[in-house]
Order: sequence, then C-alpha cells, then structure tokens
Amino acid sequence: MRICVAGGGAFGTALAVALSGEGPVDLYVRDPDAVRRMREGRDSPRLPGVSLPATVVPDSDPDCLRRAGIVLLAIPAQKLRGFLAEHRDRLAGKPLVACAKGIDLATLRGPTATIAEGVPDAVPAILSGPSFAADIARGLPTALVLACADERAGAALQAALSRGALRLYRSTDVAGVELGGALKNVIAIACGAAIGGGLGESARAALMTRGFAEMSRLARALGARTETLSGLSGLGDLALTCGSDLSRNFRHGQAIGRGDDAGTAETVEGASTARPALELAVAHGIDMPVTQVVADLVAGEIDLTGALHRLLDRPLKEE
Ligand SMILES: NC(=O)C1=CN([C@@H]2O[C@H](COP(=O)(O)OP(=O)(O)OC[C@H]3O[C@@H](n4cnc5c(N)ncnc54)[C@H](O)[C@@H]3O)[C@@H](O)[C@H]2O)C=CC1
Ligand SMILES: O=C(CO)COP(=O)(O)O
Repeated sequence: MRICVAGGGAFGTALAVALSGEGPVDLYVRDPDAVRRMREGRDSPRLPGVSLPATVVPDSDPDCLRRAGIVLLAIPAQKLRGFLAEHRDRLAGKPLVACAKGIDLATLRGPTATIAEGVPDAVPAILSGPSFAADIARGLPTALVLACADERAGAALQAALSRGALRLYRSTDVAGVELGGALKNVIAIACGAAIGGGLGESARAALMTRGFAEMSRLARALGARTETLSGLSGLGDLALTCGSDLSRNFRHGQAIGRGDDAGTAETVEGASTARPALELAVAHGIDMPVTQVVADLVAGEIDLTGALHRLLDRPLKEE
C-alpha cells in the first residue's frame, strides 16, 4: 500500500526516510522549489547530514495524496485544520495518521478530532511518543504509539508502519495519546526556562513531576486512561523533551529563562498549546499551575522571577 507523508519539515522528512525501506514513499511538500532542491541534492535543510534514499519521492503535486493508501500528516497542529480543508477531497475515505503534538487554538480540539471534522469519512489515527526527527531519520531505535479508536484499523496501521528500528505500539486511547504528546511540550518549555534561568536540576525534576501530575489530571478529565499517560506518549516523551536541548520546546524555554529573544522561526508546539490547554483545564475545573505559568511566560505577561514566585507561593498541599 502506497504511503504518503504530508509535510516536508523535519518530522515528515524523517518519517519518509524511515518508512522508505520497503518501497517508495511519497513526501508531499507544497513548495516546488523545495522539492526541486530535495530531488537534486537528495537532502533537506531540516535534516542536516541525512541523505534521502531514492525511494523517498518528494512531490509538490498534491495529487500524490489522492494516490496514497495511508497518509501521515506531519503538519503542525495550528496548520492542520487549514491543510485538511484544502485537501479534503484528496484525503476522503483514507486512514489519516496525525503526527502533530498540539491542541488547536481556535477549536480546542486535538488532531484526530480536527481530522474527523475536516474529513468526516476518513479513519483518524495519531502517532506520538519520544522521537527526535534526526534519530528516526538515522535509523536509530525508536518506540512510538499509534492510537486509533477503530481497533482493527489501528492494528492494520501498526503493521503497515512498523519497521526494524521503528517499533510501534498500538492503543485505542486516542485522547490519552494526543494529550500526552501535546501537554509534554508545555512542560518542556517550563523545564527549559528553569535550566536557562539557572534554577538547577532539582527544579527541572520538580517541574517534570508536578507537570506530569497536571497533564494526567487534565487527560483523565477529558476521557483518557491514566496508564496511557504513563506510556510512551506522556511520561516517555516528557523524559526526552524535558531533558534534552535537542528539543525546540526546551530550547524555547531556555531562551525565555535566559531573558533572550525566544524567536518565532521554529515550530514550537508548546508555545501555542499552553493557552488552549489552560482553557480546557478551566472548563473542566482542573488546576494546572505549571501550564498557567508557561502560557503567561510565552505571552510575555510575566518573567522568570514572577513565574517562580507564582509556583512557590502557592498554598502548601498534599502531594
Ligand atoms: N521534529 C521532531 O523531532 C518531531 C516533530 N513532531 C511533531 O511533528 C509536527 C511537525 O513538526 P516538524 O516537522 O518538526 O516541523 P517543521 O517546522 O520542521 O515542519 C513543518 C512543515 O509543515 C509544512 N506545512 C505547514 N502548513 C502546511 C500546509 N498547509 N500544507 C503543506 N505543508 C504545510 C511546512 O511547510 C513545514 O515544512 C509538530 O506537531 C511536531 O510537534 C513529532 C515528533 C518529533
Ligand atoms: O516531540 C518531539 C520529540 O518527541 C520533538 O520535540 P520538539 O518539538 O520540542 O523539538
């Protein structure tokens, strides 16, 4: 079955490379100049040092989406709704695997609900878990989780998308897998800010642990299973992203913590997910102090000192 990866950024390109060992994989990239450069140089500026196998087929003709039996959507969370609206007819009836980690700012929906609304007859699924694009592209061992509400479709996708070093677990807990991936990015910004601001490793561990507690509270309130959050998309990805400056979310936080200009050039999903996560928390009566602080830090409404006081001055409580 022909696979098409939509989105020629770091993750989409890495997935196309990893999946291309068993036959050609189309990589839909909307910019024809970028496609020409990828075809000529067999590389991508988003993945320095990685060469694209001949079986990765960059294509700016969106009809490659129509030809595919499975489409992986490596499009950032805030761009997914627009992408689906533009290509709705080409995507109709297919399994669509969202690879984004975020919550839509305008609708407060995760990627699979965005797919269900945008392409009602598609089979929505989500792929998430600890994985830097550069690791996947180099064929380093990676374990991810693929969640699909339809158990049979999920098992078929798991089989079709697993490769030697790319090991996919499956789940039917779509909400848990989506929220694990989306919310950990927010906590990674908090950890980056702590490290960038010189607050120390103990502060990072505290933020990871209390951050995980609030991620789990919100996910449970939204129908997720608690054990999903303790899995790859949740605790696993939290450990990766909060502990490494290969993470863009972590680096964004580091810049904020140092008082530098954090910039807007890179995709930093946690910066746009903090606010909608908070709106969902308020709607469900859930306390998310770390997420609140990140939303305000990212918006420039408080600085690191203000954030620190906010968290430390909270009333003492049971763990
Ligand atoms: N980079 C990584 O290591 C990982 C990224 N992810 C997730 O994957 C998603 C994408 O991330 P990256 O690829 O790293 O970001 P990126 O910024 O490198 O690439 C995003 C790509 O999406 C394309 N795009 C945006 N709107 C589009 C549209 N309407 N039509 C066609 N293409 C469009 C952009 O042109 C760009 O090439 C994010 O949600 C991220 O959290 C997940 C795991 C690992
Ligand atoms: O999601 C990721 C790793 O699992 C990538 O993290 P960043 O988007 O923070 O770089």
